[in-house]
Amino acid sequence: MTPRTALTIAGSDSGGGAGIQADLRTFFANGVHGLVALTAVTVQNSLGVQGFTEIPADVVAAQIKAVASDMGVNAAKTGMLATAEIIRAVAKTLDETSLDFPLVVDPVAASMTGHSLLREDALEAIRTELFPRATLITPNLDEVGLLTGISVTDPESQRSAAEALLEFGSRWVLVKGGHMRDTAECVDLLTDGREFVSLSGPRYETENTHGGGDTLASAITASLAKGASVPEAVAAGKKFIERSVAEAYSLGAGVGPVSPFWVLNR
Ligand SMILES: Nc1ncnc2c1ncn2[C@@H]1O[C@H](COP(=O)(O)OP(=O)(O)O)[C@@H](O)[C@H]1O
Ligand SMILES: Cc1ncc(COP(=O)(O)OP(=O)(O)O)c(N)n1
Repeated sequence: MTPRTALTIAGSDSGGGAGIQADLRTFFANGVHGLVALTAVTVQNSLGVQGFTEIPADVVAAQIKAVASDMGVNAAKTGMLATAEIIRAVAKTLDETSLDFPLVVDPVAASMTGHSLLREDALEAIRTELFPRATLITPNLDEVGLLTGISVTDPESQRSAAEALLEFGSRWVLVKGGHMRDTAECVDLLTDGREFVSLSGPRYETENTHGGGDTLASAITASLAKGASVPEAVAAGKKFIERSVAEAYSLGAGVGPVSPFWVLNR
């Protein structure tokens, strides 16, 4: 049987923990066929990002058109988009394909080691060009701060931030709580402005969370590709990332990746 398809528009991580590498293995683990529009090649390992080169915007657009016109896209996600020019090209191409698929926008601004993954002005372009086209956006707390100026420290400020982010035009917002490190639970807040869903799970004692945001957004995208509603897809994504953090492993001298390998034994 032909599986459903999910498209990732994102950068490559030479260390294999985040970016398209995380997206493709998560799509595979969730039973969907992964399609790729590569935006940048990063040079990175467990210690951080040493640099990146972006792919020309017209080549990013051509990759999207090639797969959308021939194979069809059931859902898509964006990760590292590198430049405002690429972001504008992605937005224009998504409009031109006129396919009605759910779009998850993970507004990746920097690696967890603090290295910027966006050129100047690109985060603003994500906000204006992609958020209004997004079914769901999935910022972490650093990205929430950059986008809204709100410092999330508790459930009240998490809710205020989610409401502020909705003003940027996406249908749903998921404010991830992984960075609220002094809480015993990891609580992500999902809302469309009417419904507020707190997704809570254990906080595992590990430094190895590289690729966590990509893995969560990809698992959600895979479920959307299979026809789940946004609340169903986010609940399934949260279960997937929880297990992947629980089984994260050390690799290299720095931060290791979350692990999707548990799916092989389920
Ligand atoms: N130590 C942890 N234990 C369990 N879940 C975690 C842990 N750290 C992060 N998560 C979960 O992983 C996902 C990504 O979280 P977060 O760290 O907030 O984003 P990002 O990886 O984009 O910086 C969220 O669902 C969050 O709740
Ligand atoms: C190529 C590439 N894309 C994205 C990231 C960031 O990964 P993410 O899962 O958001 O978060 P961290 O693992 O950096 O917390 C990356 N490093 N490289």
